[in-house]
Amino acid sequence: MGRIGVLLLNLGGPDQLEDVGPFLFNLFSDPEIIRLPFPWLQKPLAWFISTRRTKLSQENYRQIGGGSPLRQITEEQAEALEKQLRTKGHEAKVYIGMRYWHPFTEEAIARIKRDNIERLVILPLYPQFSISTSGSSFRLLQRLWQEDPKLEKIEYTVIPSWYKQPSYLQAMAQLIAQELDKFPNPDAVHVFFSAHGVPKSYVEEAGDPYQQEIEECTALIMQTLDRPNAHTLAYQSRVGPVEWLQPYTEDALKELGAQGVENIAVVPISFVSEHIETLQEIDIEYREVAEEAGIHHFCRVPALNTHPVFIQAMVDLVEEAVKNPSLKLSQVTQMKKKVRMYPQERWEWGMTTTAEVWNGRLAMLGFLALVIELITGRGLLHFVGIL
Ligand SMILES: C=CC1=C(C)c2cc3[nH]c(cc4nc(cc5[nH]c(cc1n2)c(C)c5CCC(=O)O)C(CCC(=O)O)=C4C)c(C)c3C=C
Ligand SMILES: [Fe+2]
Repeated sequence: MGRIGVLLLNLGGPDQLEDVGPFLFNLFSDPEIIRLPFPWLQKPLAWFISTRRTKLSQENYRQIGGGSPLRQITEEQAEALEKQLRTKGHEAKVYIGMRYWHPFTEEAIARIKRDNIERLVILPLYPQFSISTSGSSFRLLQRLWQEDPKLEKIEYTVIPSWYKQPSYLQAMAQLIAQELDKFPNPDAVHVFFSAHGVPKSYVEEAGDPYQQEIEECTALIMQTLDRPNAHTLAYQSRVGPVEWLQPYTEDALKELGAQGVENIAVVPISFVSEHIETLQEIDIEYREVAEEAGIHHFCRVPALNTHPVFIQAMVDLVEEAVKNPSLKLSQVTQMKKKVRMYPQERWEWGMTTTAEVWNGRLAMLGFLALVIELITGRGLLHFVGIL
């Protein structure tokens, strides 16, 4: 097959408490995370929100040892994948590109260029696609490709999402079964899938396929598990005042407690590594909520990390992508239904998102001019000195 580069995309997390502020600033500076009508507002708002959130977030990271384990685990996954690909006879090199913290995606691309990689598989470590995760990383890569003609030489292919991959489903089912079997009556345990949420508008207005992929993935895992357990899907980690996908994990736990459920196994479903939302939010916060609601036996299914069947899933994905290298970065978002990424500033003619945004902006300016004229009795041209 020749020499293959594999670029693993991930979100990144602060390595130590001092990193929390700048990490949050990077995250909230991303228009795929906070979608604003005015791009010039992005950085000031990112500064404002990250400054306000830093203390709370630092406290959460303090509870899990003072930093995110994401870098370490992703490095172990990369190492295991590279080793497994080499064992299978591929001359492979695996790179890590984080979106909001070290090692940044830009650093990974610089290393890929330096190593003269000619064939690259881009594999996000998110099984399901969301505008806010894989979509954001693809958007960044697309920009890097546009800015650097040397990257054109790399023959790359993108794996947009892979939640149906059989070895992935198998690995998830194995981990769940292992936890269920620790209970005296495994079939009576409620399997509780907790996915990271996104604002509802992402799905309903921007066409993010995330919710549909999460629902389908949950059904496929239950099918692979092939046990009679009841199950629930809910969404966690809501940030800010807008409505996110429902039901919220906290409410769903309370509801189950009220129904008399006493044993549950919580399955983190939208991410493949332990991180703050498994170690702090589920293991500490939701465990407390569950106990208060009368769910006395609460266990959490571990994240996949370097589970050998999961590493095999990644090997299969890479081999498949190398055999059928067709998907380009620009095709990915269009392929995923009619996903609307955050509008870019490059003008496109026709009934495009860019046109819609500019129509909206001009309409708002027109309306503002009208209000000023109604209040002052003078038009805008007067104020700019033309009349
Ligand atoms: C599939 C996984 C994830 C989705 C979807 C997602 C969307 C999303 N997240 C925020 C806000 C925050 N996310 C934060 C950390 C964080 N998020 C994910 C995964 C998804 N996010 C990961 C893996 C991590 C890093 C965890 C770590 O161990 O460091 C944070 C920072 C932590 C905190 O302060 O709570 C924020 C904030 C939004 C707004 C969003 C969708 C729009
Ligand atoms: Fe997040």
